[in-house]
Amino acid sequence: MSDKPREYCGIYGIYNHPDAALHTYYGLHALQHRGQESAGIVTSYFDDDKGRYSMPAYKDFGLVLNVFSKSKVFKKILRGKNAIGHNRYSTSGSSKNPANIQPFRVHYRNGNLAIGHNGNLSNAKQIRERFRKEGVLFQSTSDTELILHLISHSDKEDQMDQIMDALEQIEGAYCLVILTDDKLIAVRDPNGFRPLALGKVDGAYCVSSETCAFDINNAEYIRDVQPGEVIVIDKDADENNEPKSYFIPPQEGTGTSQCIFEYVYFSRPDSKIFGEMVDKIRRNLGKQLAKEHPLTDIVKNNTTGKKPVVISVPDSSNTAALGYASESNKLGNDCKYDIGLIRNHYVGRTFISPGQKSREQKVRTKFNPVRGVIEGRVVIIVDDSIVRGTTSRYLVDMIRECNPAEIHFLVSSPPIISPCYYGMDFPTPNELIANKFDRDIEKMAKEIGVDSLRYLSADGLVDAVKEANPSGHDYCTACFTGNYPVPVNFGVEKEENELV
Ligand SMILES: O=P(O)(O)OC[C@H]1O[C@H](OP(=O)(O)OP(=O)(O)O)[C@H](O)[C@@H]1O
Ligand SMILES: NC(=O)CC[C@H](N)C(=O)O
Ligand code: SF4
Ligand SMILES: [Mg+2]
Repeated sequence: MSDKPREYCGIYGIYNHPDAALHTYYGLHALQHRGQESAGIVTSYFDDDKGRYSMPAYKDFGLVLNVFSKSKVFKKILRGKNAIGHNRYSTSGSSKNPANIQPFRVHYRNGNLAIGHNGNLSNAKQIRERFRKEGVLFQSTSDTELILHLISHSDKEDQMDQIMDALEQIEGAYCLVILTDDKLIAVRDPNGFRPLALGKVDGAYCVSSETCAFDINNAEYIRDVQPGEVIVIDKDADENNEPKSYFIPPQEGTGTSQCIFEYVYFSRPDSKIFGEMVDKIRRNLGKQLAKEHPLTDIVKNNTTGKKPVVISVPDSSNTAALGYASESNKLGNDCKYDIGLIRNHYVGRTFISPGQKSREQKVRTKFNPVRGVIEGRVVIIVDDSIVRGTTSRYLVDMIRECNPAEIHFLVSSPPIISPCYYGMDFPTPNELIANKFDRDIEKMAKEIGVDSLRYLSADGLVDAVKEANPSGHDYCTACFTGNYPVPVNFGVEKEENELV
């Protein structure tokens, strides 16, 4: 497993729109935070000159802006009214292997087929082994490819039957966009681990990991794809103004387990996922933090003559910090919310840097403290999560140089103690700071260099999320609690199938 936590991928799809590829490009642009390793778009259309369906693809390593820097790609290559796109953050198969860049595109007995996947299959090892024995020649080292083999190996004749057949054999986390010659199919696994929403723009249906990709395209959010739902968008859907829905039967004994970490860190605050705005949930996490760890418990003897200053670690904890400050003031614990760290926007998410050295470098280049906000004050830093502790350690060093009176660190989620097998590539358990110090908060505070460190409780996290989003669905909290809602293959290595 790699040394840094990786986020989930971002997927987008659109059917029957004259600017399908361009819409997908903008969608991927809005979803860039979900994956920064590689990006790709596949389109489909009937080529009148050739008298057959065409399915062009364009993909490469890098950010969306760089991969699609030439406008002629849209005019000359990515033609057609249907498109799917993918931003990758590898969890299965090396990030450096070009064969793993999605969407995947193949040709089989029912025509052309392309797929974009967000998530991680927990039974990939078993499926790969089965196909290995059958003599399949693998094109990539990623779990996603296995879904294509399951479809093409199905003994069903009808393409939708083949797809349902394949979906019933995979386990774990998967949101999919599947493009055939005449359909766009959106899939969300029965546990609903990852978010997926259905929208409409200029009369064309679109799907996206997060609604921020609808906003950039001026698309209207219709609803979430339900856990276990398979939505088929085709000519019939356009004519009937209603796509057809199928459902994948849930695994026995499992309910829904939406990824709570999407709300904590991963998704954009301006997105609606799992039926609620991320911003609203994060504010509530900050409020819960203020109830669990009131300022009066943290700051015992403030001799500075000034209110404690609450600062966020931009960007992902901005709203949680706001929630903490406003609830504290409401509870009568005076504090001031301020911008104490300035972020360089040309440095991406540090979670998604490939190696530890480059992460440290990124933290230094990413943030600069605002001396006037910090000097002589009691500083309360609010961040959404601590994984290895790289960000917090370097930040605290930088903040200390501005001579604050005290530094306290609050985290709007519990300590991360277990790896994720559902689409987030965390470091190995012994690299997680909580495990390194046997979950001893005082030792961790010392390592980070703060006067105190406090985390939100696991119950508090779930309660605060459910209070802000009373949808009735449950959440996965495995990385915080070690309770895995779907059985996993412990010890599977991300790069175990690589050739070199
Ligand atoms: O303990 P660590 O291993 O350093 O990881 C934790 C940090 O990484 C994340 O931010 P990131 O920079 O990835 O994204 P952001 O800019 O969206 O906050 C998270 O919000 C923490 O700040
Ligand atoms: N983060 C993800 O959703 C990754 C999708 C897929 N498992 C891959 O590694 O390419
Ligand atoms: S283990 Fe954590 S990151 Fe993975 S799906 Fe569960 S809550 Fe999300
Ligand atoms: Mg952060």
